[in-house]
Amino acid sequence: MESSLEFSSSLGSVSSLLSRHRTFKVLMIGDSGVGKTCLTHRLCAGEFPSRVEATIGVDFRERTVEIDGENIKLQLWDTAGQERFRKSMVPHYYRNVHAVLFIYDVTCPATFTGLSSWIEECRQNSLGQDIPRFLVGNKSDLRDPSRADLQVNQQMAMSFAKSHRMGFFETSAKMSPKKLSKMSQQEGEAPFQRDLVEDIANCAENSPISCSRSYPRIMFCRRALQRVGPLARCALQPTTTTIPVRHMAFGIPGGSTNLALVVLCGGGLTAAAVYAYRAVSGEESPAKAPEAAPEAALVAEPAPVVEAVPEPAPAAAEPEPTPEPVAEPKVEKAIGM
Ligand SMILES: Nc1nc2c(ncn2[C@@H]2O[C@H](COP(=O)(O)OP(=O)(O)OP(=O)(O)O)[C@@H](O)[C@H]2O)c(=O)[nH]1
Repeated sequence: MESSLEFSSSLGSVSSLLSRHRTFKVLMIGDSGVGKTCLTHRLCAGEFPSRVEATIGVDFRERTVEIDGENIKLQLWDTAGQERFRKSMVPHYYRNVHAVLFIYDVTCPATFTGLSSWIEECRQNSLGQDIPRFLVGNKSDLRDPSRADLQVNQQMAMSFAKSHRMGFFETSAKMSPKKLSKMSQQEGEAPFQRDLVEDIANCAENSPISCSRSYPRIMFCRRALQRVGPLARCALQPTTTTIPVRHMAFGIPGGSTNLALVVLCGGGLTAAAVYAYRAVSGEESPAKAPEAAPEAALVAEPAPVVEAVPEPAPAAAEPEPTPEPVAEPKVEKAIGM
């Protein structure tokens, strides 16, 4: 089957041939207000946006990372959390997706309990069990130990992730890597979170989650994470001179402080990207799960890749006029890598 990672540029000059990148689609879903837009902005622009508005339909942002010497384009689909802004777009979200991030707000338990409806939406849209999924708790900068009862418990979130075969990360789109670094020295906050991440790696190493195929090894095992480390580090190169992103988690040499970005793109996106890259490159041949989970039985055969996806357009059969077709997706280009 032809790779679903398509070439992003289409034209025939030598220079355009050289600059072609294969595209990897990462879907971000979660309740309205959990910070999907801010997370994608942090990843692609290297900063917390000064102003955000509710997403209508979908916004696209891109970041290029180098994997095994090849530049891969991560195309982040920042979807609308509000039902009225999603409607007819939903099938386009899930078409040919390579990884899904489920986002919730650690200070808003309702967004955590709401995850079940997002999982159900995935099921209804036949998301294959072999598509990497990650659970991301955002806004960790707002965690207040004195109000733990009003926040999403990390252990609970970790169990949830495990039971749904997801990687789990907690992060903050707002907190700068510099500040996180300071906090880790002063308050021990970041080390706690780092330990948590390592716990996941350890736990998975000792008792591997019985996921299908080999990508869980990439996601969970410490050794594999170390392998992914340099790639993640590459993804974390400062996108502006004011953001010194140089720290890594997961026991990767270099220390750990930048949870804001590391947990998201280092742990999540990059691992998923590596997996997807290898899958379409033939190293990890896409195949159905040998041992399907109970819920997997209800899901249609995973369709790892068919064709790439940069331009969603509502199906002809869908008369619904709003939201407008995203004929020309708004893409915020990543600042150079
Ligand atoms: N303190 C803090 N605030 C955040 C963080 N991430 C997002 N926010 C705030 O949360 C609000 C919602 O953020 P968005 O990124 O628009 O949320 P969204 O999930 O994209 O929302 P929809 O587009 O409606 O689906 C904004 O006021 C952000 O400033 C974070 O990590 N920390």
